[in-house]
Amino acid sequence: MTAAASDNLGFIPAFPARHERRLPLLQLLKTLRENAIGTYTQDAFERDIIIYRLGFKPMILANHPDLIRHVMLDNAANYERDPVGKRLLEPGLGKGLLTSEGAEWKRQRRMMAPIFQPRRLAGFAAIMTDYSERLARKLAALPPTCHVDMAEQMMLLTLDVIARTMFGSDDGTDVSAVGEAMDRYQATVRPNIPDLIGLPRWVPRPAAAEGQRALAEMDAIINGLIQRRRERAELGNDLLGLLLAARDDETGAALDDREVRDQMATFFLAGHETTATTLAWTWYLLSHAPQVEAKLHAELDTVLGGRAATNADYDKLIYTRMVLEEAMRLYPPAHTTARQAMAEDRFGDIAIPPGTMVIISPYIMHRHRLYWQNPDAFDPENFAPEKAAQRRRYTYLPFGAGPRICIGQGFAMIEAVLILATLAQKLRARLVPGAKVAPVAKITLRPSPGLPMTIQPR
Ligand code: HEM
Repeated sequence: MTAAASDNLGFIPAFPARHERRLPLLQLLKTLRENAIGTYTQDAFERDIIIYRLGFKPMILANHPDLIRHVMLDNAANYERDPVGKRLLEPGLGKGLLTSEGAEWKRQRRMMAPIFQPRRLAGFAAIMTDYSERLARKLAALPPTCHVDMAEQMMLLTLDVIARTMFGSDDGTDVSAVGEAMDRYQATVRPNIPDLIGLPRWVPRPAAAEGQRALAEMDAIINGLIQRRRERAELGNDLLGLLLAARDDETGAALDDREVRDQMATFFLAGHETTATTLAWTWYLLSHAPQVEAKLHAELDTVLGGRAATNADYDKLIYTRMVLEEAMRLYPPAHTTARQAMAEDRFGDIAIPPGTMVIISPYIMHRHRLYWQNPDAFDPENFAPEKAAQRRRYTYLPFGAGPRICIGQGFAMIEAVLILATLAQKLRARLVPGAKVAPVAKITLRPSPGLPMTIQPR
């Protein structure tokens, strides 16, 4: 479906066609690898629980808030992160926070939590605005006819931010090379058909040679950074320093080099593309909704009045946040997550045998007919404080839920608000007329083939 405007519903941004019937297996597998959200049937957006099989795997599509709560919170101990996702990510992330389970995950989460406290995040805000100001100046100086890919710009910006927050205390090393290598590795990560249909582990899975090369490059730089930092008297206040200083409060143990490396790779992968796509979709949506944009500008003019945004402005930039939250509703960067039942379980009348995959799709939940009015329309008022307070829990899940909720949520929201505020204060971005943009679900939900825009200074 293409983007269209309607006076009654507001702007209806692009989304892939929904099928009447389930796709035949081969087409389903092909589409799953190319664009997971292009596989959905219309009834997935209308029914609350759908039970089916994919190859050898029993599956449940959980669109019921109580089932989501059951799997992600109340009985979370019985549900591990899905093995397809873990097998995809493990070659790059090792046993970091995203890919570990059980007691090992608990220990890591305990050690990481203090690093993401608001007090720490405040220290990173200056880096976020500093890089945004530089980009705003660069973009505002472009000739009005110049086409710029705002999706790529957002990716480069959040890459700079994560690199500086991670290794800011290191001068000299080209830390952006870590991000570039991670991006090249990520581009090779796609679900394997044997994994998708649940074939046993001894069935060979092809590994992308380019992905292996990119990983080796990334590891060489990260390991060098860790070694040099350990030799310094001061560990530093960036994420690397905080990771090296982290201690398990139960045992007093620190992370070893391999663990530090795995967490760094995890933060890179989990922490920049997600925020970048949130911002990219926001520019796309604003480009089609001048009234929303005018309201955003009014807030920025009142709160900031032309000065640079700081961490202290975050709580006052309420509409800025509403716009971003609505962008993540329509285009949740982490579009799908899944859990596998370890032991037999039940939800009401439904038996959940061990090995069942429970699919939880923020993309579907955020556009579900049972929980949203005009679900496909762009309307930041969905997140007006009084409306948000009435919303049923577990229907809006851009950061997940339960004990494995995104640890970087606070970081991401501060970053997205400060970047949007800084850039929107200085410029408008308009989609190039005739450009066709569609959401494509890879690791994150990206605008494809990119976001060609022109820039107007304001
Ligand atoms: C808009 C930006 C972001 C979005 C939408 C997002 C979304 C998510 C979601 C949905 C999960 C849970 C996945 C699941 O339950 O299977 C998650 C987990 C995680 N995220 Fe984020 N994330 C964002 C930014 C970040 C940032 C900035 C960082 C770090 C700097 C980060 C680090 C992580 C980590 C380490 C986990 C695993 C947590 C655990 O399993 O304990 N994320 N994220």
